[in-house]
Amino acid sequence: MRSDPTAPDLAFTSLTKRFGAVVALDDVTFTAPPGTVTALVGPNGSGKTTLMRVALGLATPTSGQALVAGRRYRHLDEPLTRIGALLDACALNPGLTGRTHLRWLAAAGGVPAARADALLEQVGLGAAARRRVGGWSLGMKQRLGLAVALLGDPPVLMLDEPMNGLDPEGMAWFRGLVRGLRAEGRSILLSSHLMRELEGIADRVVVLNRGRIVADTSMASLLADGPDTGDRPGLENAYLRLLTAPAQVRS
Ligand SMILES: Nc1ncnc2c1ncn2[C@@H]1O[C@H](COP(=O)(O)OP(=O)(O)OP(=O)(O)O)[C@@H](O)[C@H]1O
Repeated sequence: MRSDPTAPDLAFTSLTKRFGAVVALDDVTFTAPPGTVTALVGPNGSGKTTLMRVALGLATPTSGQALVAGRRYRHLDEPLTRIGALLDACALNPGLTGRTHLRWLAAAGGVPAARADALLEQVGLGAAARRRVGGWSLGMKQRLGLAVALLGDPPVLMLDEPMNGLDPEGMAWFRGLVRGLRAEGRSILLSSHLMRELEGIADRVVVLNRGRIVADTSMASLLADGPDTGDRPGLENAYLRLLTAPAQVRS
């Protein structure tokens, strides 16, 4: 089935997901615009990973929908070329080398092995690529996960806590990578608890609390409302206030 070229790249509409009595997502509606880094933030258990899993067809919505280029994930033709995701960098076979892992996924998705090799260089794993991933650090696994997400050169990227485990140099590298991907017009949805880092790379912020959206607004407006207090980043101040705010913030 062909995708709808006029549809938003990534859109969530009235999305609700229950696990028994637990309401993981409650009537969530927002889009991740192109050429924009959208930060997805919220307390532990607020539904961020569940939202991404639904978008990838790994969890079925109770009601509402998550659409990629106007289609449910499982109805996409060539999904690797539509959306790339990093959900759990440690979900790897420890006995495989990074190169074998990435080449295998490339072959499965019809992507040339040469692209997999080029991506390993791009994410800084050229020297480690022939070593087994079982011995890799978390930061190295995150870099491999980013290479996987980029395999199909997709216009949408969904990254769940991609900065965990990156060293300061890795963090600076990641910022540059994300800015480059944004400049290419991609829609990037990125979850993290690292407020200071998000301030430096995100344009928009979606805040989830107990599965509900409490804010979907620009980083600039949040920072204008919650200035840096020295001990705490402005985004963290604004975020903490939003968790107890009486009304949803949308702009
Ligand atoms: N497969 C599942 N079965 C039952 N409950 C689940 C399942 N997956 C998620 N949940 C529940 O859904 C809620 C949202 O979890 P989710 O992992 O999406 O939160 P999160 O915002 O990603 O949290 P964190 O910041 O800790 O990663 C939690 O209450 C969680 O326990």
